[in-house]
This record gives sequence, structure tokens and C-alpha cells, in this order.
Amino acid sequence: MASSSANALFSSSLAPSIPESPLFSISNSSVSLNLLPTLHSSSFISSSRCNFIPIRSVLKTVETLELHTSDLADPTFPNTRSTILVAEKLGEAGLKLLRSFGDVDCAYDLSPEQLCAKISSCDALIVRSGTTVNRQVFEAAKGRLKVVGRAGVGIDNVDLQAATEFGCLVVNAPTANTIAAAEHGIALLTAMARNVAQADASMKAGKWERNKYVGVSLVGKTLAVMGFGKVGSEVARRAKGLGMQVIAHDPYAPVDRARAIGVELVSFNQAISTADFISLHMPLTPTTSKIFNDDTFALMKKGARLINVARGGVIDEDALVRALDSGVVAQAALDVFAEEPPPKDSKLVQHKNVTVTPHLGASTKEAQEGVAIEIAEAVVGALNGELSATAVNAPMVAPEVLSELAPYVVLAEKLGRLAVQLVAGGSGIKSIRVVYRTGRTPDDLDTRLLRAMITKGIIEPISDNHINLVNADFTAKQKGLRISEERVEVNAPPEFPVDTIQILISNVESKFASAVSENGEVAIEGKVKYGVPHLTRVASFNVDVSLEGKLILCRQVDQPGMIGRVGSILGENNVNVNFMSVGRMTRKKRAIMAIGVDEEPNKESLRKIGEVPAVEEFVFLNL
Ligand SMILES: NC(=O)C1=CN([C@@H]2O[C@H](COP(=O)(O)OP(=O)(O)OC[C@H]3O[C@@H](n4cnc5c(N)ncnc54)[C@H](O)[C@@H]3O)[C@@H](O)[C@H]2O)C=CC1
Ligand SMILES: O=C(O)C(=O)COP(=O)(O)O
Repeated sequence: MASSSANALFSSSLAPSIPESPLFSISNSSVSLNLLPTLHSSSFISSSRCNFIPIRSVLKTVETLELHTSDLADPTFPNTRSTILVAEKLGEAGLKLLRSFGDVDCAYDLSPEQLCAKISSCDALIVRSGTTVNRQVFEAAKGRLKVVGRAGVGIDNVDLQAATEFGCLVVNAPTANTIAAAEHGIALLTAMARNVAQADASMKAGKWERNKYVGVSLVGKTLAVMGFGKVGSEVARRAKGLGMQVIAHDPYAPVDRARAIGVELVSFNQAISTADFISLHMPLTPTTSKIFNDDTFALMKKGARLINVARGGVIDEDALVRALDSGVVAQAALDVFAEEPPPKDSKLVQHKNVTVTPHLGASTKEAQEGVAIEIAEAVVGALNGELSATAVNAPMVAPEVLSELAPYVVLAEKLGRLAVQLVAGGSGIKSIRVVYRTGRTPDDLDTRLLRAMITKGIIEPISDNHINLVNADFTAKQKGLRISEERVEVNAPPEFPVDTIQILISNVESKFASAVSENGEVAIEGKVKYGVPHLTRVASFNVDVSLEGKLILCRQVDQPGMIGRVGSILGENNVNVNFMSVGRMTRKKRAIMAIGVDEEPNKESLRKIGEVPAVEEFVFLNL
């Protein structure tokens, strides 16, 4: 269907043109979320630590669905290997894993222009904190880039909004460098307290200044851990071992976890006003940007000491220089800076009471090997179309949930496709209601994947946008499409996650009046039967057709001989009919005939069907 005319179906066409990006794409007849390459990929074996779908379970999914290999075949596989650009130094074990899967291009220290020039030939990009992956990079990728892997925790150098808009998955490696960062925090804390760096520099300059470098003790002092996540809690644990009193501030941390380590969670003001040492471990977000500024330094105990292994941007660096000059902050130990590397003449870096390291928190051999493996597995998994356990901008769906939902994913997309084709052009779809009937407690049903596929089914036939799990909600919003969901518990076998899926589109005109319910909504319903998606209801007409190939829906006066007449018109046009189903409301009144055909009938045949006296209306639909 032409995208330009069909775009008029949406009341808002503000959406940027999102180029094709085949991550998680689900083709008309396949359900494998592009999992097929996994079936061929014998060289890659994921570790049990990651949330990968084991190869055996993928095979099982395919068998259960009774899909034909032709449905799943990727014509470009296995000749096409993915290209993975590694833009910053990555551990050898990770590189080895990546090389076993695709072509790896290690190109360090690229300028922004060089990165943009290279990116359109890459399927994946792996970076650390030194590369800015902004909107220009996604634009320059021209839709090819499927995944950005951040080999570390902080994703503040990746424009997540742009990634989402372009349907590009962002994954990180959130666990492998936790201990390294915590150890570095403790290293800075102790080095600062005992002036290790300054004394070292002094001795190397030929001096022996014992009185100048008298330090402060840690035991019995209060440490405030700001951000009680993975790194923060490991710092707290270690500081307790040094005999410190540890308090923490984190608006989202569970009290139980803090209590288990013997840490009291307190308010921001309480933390910074009572602590002797303040260690920062929160992410850089719009909320935490420059959260340490003139006002907050003024609240600190005079002579407080600050450690930052989180992100430079959480501190207003000019304000910190002022606080150091006035003695409000006695010392600071910094691993991270607002601008990296900081300017050579940075007053902060040069300050005598400041100890600095060049963003070394994650830089241990062990952490870098771990991070490299963690990110390589996540990137390869994503290129295989698997839903990632470390996705930053997409829902994470457990493999067992995915496997269970697989046939319903196909149903959801096909119903979406069907519903949108029933809407007359120009009506302006604004609001779609999806009703899931389930034999389980409605809370037990994770519908994110189904909603994404309904969105894909609705948008793709009428636009150029390629929809995947990453950009489905965003694209719907951009198109002014509101998708609401209802889960209704019904008396159905609870071993199946969904009994029926119903799609209702309100305030639109239909090409096929019989698809409009008494409430004035275009309404269709389907269910999975023996692993195959079926259309089971069109407005108030019950039908039963498998959602495969192409479909003619035809409303007629219920009378004998109709199947034969329409069938012979199609036969004359060499159109193979693969099924027919008649659903009626009242005997001898009106019925809907659903005819599945292998080929699209020519205009002449469609005209002849329309001229059969008992046929009141009909519509041809591509599934
Ligand atoms: N210097 C380095 O090389 C490294 C730096 N990091 C940085 O350390 C930080 C923490 O990393 P993880 O512990 O792994 O992340 P995490 O996500 O486990 O912990 C962050 C914690 O900060 C909390 N938080 C969010 N907003 C907050 C606020 N306004 N006030 C207080 N707490 C807030 C969150 O609730 C969370 O518990 C990140 O910024 C990360 O980028 C991490 C590893 C190495
Ligand atoms: O993981 C993080 O957030 C870090 O800051 C580590 O950064 P890096 O990968 O060493 O550039």
C-alpha cells in the first residue's frame, strides 16, 4: 500500500522519517524476532549469566509453532556477517567473541566526523565513556545501526531518545565494573585522607615534607554515600570495614538492602550536612546534573571531603573550586570531570587540595575483561534479535515469556494489519483499544511485546516506518496514535497466556461497514488455534479463518450457492482459494464470508464478485 496516501490515516504526521532498522523485526509470517540466525550460528555460545534464549529453546519455539523454514528463512544469511565497530579499547575476550560472530572493526580515537562517516556501514557500535553517540550518529547510520553497546555502566554519552526514535537498541554492561569502581572510590578516599598523591609528588621533587602532609583518620568518621546502587553499596560495605559510620542517600534504594549492610538511608540534606566524607555514586541525569553547587556546598559540614567516581557533571565544578578555596570543602578526590579530558589549565585539577585520576574507576584488567565479555554477549544477542537483559531503551522480556507469547505475537501483528486495512483512508486513526481476554489473572500477562506488534501491524502497512520493540511506543505517539489496553479475565484454560485479542478502532469510517460494531468501532477479534493465528470475529459476525496469505471479506445475503459463485469467479482468474468460512448473525439474513486466497485477484475478478447480486460489500486484505 502506498505510504503517502495511507499516512493520511493518522491525524498527526509529525514523525521524523525513521529509516529501516531490522532489529526484532517480525516478518508477516515469522515469529522468531529475527532469531533465525541463532539457529545457524554454531560458533556463538552465550554464557548462562546472560539472559539469552538458548539455541535449543529457539528450535523448540519454531517447532511448537509449526512454522515452515521458508517462513523464517533470511535470504541474506549466512553470507552476510554483521559489521561491529569497536570505537574504544575493549578487552580481548570480548573482541574474540565478537569476531566469532561478525566482522569487527577496531577504530579508536575517531573524530565525530570520522565516526559519522563510518557508521552507515555498521550494524553495531561499541563504545566506552569517551565517545559521544549523539543524534548525528544515528542520522548518519541511515537505519543500518541496530545496536549500540556501552561497555560500562553510564549511558550519559549516548542520546537514548535519538536511539529510540531510530529503533536502535542500546545495551550496557552494568555489572562487570562495579567492584573496580568501588575499589577506586576507596583508593581515592584513603589516598586523599593521607595525602598520598601530594606526598608522592613532593618526594619525587626531592623534598621530605613530613609535617606538611599530616592526614586525617577514617575510623569513626561519617561517610555519606550518595547513590546507593551497585557501586555505592560496595563502597559502603568496604568503608564499614575501615571502621567508618556509613549513611546513604538514594531516593530509590530499598531500605532493607541498606539495613542489611548496616547503612542508614537519610535525606539528601541530612546526608551532606552530617558527613565528614561524601562519596558520589549516582548517575548523571537531568535531575542530578550539578546537584552539588554553591547552595549544597553551603549545607556541608565545614571541612568535608568529597570523592567522585560517578560523573563529573553531578558537580558544578566552579562552585567546587570556590568551596575548596573557602575551606568549606577541605579536599576532593575526583576520577571524573564535566569535560573529559578537562582543560589543561583547569583550576580544579590544579588545586592543591584535589587528588585526580583520569577516569580510571573501571580500569582494572579484571573489570575490562568482564565488561568486554558482558557487552559482547549483549551486542551479539541483540544482533541475533534476542531481547536483551541489559537493554537500556527497550523492555526486557524473559526468554520463557517470549517463547510462550510467540504465536500471539504473530496474531497481534496480523490483527493490527487487518484492522488498519479496514479503516477508510482519511478518517484519521487516533485511538485504538486492545482487549486481551485471558484465563489467567490479568496481572499475569506481559503485553508489551503484543502491544508493540499490534503497533507494528497498524503502522507498517501505511507508512515507511519500520517498527520494532524499541520504537513502537515512540512511533505510535509521534503519529498521534493512542493505544489503550484492557485485560479481561475469562473462563479459559490458564495454560495459554491469552484467549482472544480484540482490536477496536473508534471514530473512523470503515471500508467494510460490517466491520463496525454497534458501538461504532471497527472491531476484530482473533485467537491462536493449534499454534496458528485465526480471525474469529468481525464486529458482531463470528468467522473462523486462519490469518495467512490474503483475505477477501464479503458481506452477503445468506443464501445457498454463494460459496460456489464467488469460488468460480476466483477460479476463472486462476486464484487459488485455500479456505472459506461463513459466519452469519441470523439464518437467511446476512452473513460474512471470509475467503483465503493465495494470489491477489485482478480488478476484473473483484468487480465480478461485487456484481454478484447477493454480495452487499466486500474488501480485499493483505495479511
Ligand atoms: N568512574 C568510573 O569509571 C565508573 C563510574 N561509574 C558511575 O558510577 C555511577 C553508579 O554506577 P552503578 O552503581 O553501577 O549504578 P546503579 O544504577 O547501580 O546505581 C545508581 C544509584 O543512584 C541512585 N540515584 C539516582 N538518582 C539519584 C539521586 N538524585 N540521588 C541519589 N541517588 C540517586 C539510583 O537509585 C541507583 O541506586 C554511574 O554514574 C556510573 O556511570 C560506574 C562504573 C565505573
Ligand atoms: O562504566 C562506567 O560508567 C564508567 O564510567 C567506566 O567508563 P569507561 O568504560 O572506563 O570509559
